[in-house]
Amino acid sequence: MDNNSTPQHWDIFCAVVDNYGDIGVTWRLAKQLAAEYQLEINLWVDDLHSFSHILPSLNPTLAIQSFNGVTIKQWHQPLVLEYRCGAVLIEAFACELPDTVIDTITACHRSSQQRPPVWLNLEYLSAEDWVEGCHGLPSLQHSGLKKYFYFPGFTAKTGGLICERSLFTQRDEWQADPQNKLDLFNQLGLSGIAAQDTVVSIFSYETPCLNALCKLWQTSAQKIHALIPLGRSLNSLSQLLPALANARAGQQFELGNLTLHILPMTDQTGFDRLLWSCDINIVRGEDSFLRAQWAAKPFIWHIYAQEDDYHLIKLRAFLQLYCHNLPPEIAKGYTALNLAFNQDDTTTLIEQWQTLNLANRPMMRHAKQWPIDALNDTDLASRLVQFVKNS
Ligand SMILES: Cc1cn([C@H]2C[C@H](O)[C@@H](COP(=O)(O)OP(=O)(O)O[C@H]3O[C@@H](C)[C@H](O)[C@@H](O)[C@H]3O)O2)c(=O)[nH]c1=O
Repeated sequence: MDNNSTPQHWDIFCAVVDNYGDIGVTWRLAKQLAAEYQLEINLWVDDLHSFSHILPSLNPTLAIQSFNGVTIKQWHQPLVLEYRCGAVLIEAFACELPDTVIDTITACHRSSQQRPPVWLNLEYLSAEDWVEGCHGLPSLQHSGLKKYFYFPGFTAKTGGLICERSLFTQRDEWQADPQNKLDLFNQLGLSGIAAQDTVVSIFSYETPCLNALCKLWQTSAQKIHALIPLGRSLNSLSQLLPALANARAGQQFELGNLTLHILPMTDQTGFDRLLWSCDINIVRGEDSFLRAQWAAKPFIWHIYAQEDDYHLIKLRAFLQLYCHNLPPEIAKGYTALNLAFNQDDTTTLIEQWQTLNLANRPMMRHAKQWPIDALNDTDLASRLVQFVKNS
């Protein structure tokens, strides 16, 4: 085989199931692989409209366009644009690849002219123990091709966590100067936030817990600002304030000592900065959950609900890992708080919120150390590049 003619590009296929998590994760990975490994990346996405919420400069009517060194291509079943075998084919979250893609890689496999791509299924992140045993396993297809299961994870034996090389340096520089957060709040059009006020970001699914927390914050001794990007969290707050049902970005509402600020959605860099700038973050899903950890601030995780409450098993597995180095009383309270939030248990949630004070010193210290421990020296992209080399 002539190595010079071996295609070097990587293809990542993403199907947007609902929400922004699938595209959020694949977009981060694509950007990082292009920027840090100079790889030629095609990110194939079926729903450009959803994608444009987290990449506002994307044009949802264009089938091919380029941002951050990544070529974004729209795909449908059947595939309209041409697919050529590259060095790697990533099927994100078991999305069903177009038949043409399977036919093309099968033809590569059968020909002596070209090597088929290393074919991987990028799985969802979980802190459960079994992940170590399944990461990297091949599955033999009818065609004779192998598809590998690539599992992100929190331990050295998993596929790692998405984290850009200079992210922690950028975050530390940002957080070292309190003026950065005030400037960001100004840019977002948020008024009335003083340096000493408590600021909480809320990016969750629907839950009565938001209502309960906002009621509590209304009567808090100090000023609290809740920053809420347009989206599902607002559905849960219209009971507290009916005007929120039709809220627009830029509006703000005063309720006692609580101010609710409605934000536009921004790109991922803007979202990261928002998390770095708040005292506490309420996040959800898979990607914002990880970014809240990288923000080195206390957070509540509203996990994506799964059938038979399987998500609670995933939540407990993470909490066990996250709380391992926390003082036992704080670990107990933090676990109870997160479980209560995810089970709509408003009474326990409020009790734990009041007892724990999420911004306590050990919790803050832990939030700062955790990202370093969780990464286990290497991030997902570097482990992935190595995995491909070894395959
Ligand atoms: C609020 C906001 C979010 N974002 C990004 C951050 C993330 O990349 C993305 C949100 O993704 P997540 O936090 O993962 O939550 P999500 O609920 O949107 O996505 C979910 O989709 C399901 C199908 C998955 O199974 C879940 O695990 C989860 O990933 O949106 C912005 O870029 N700008 C914004 O202003």
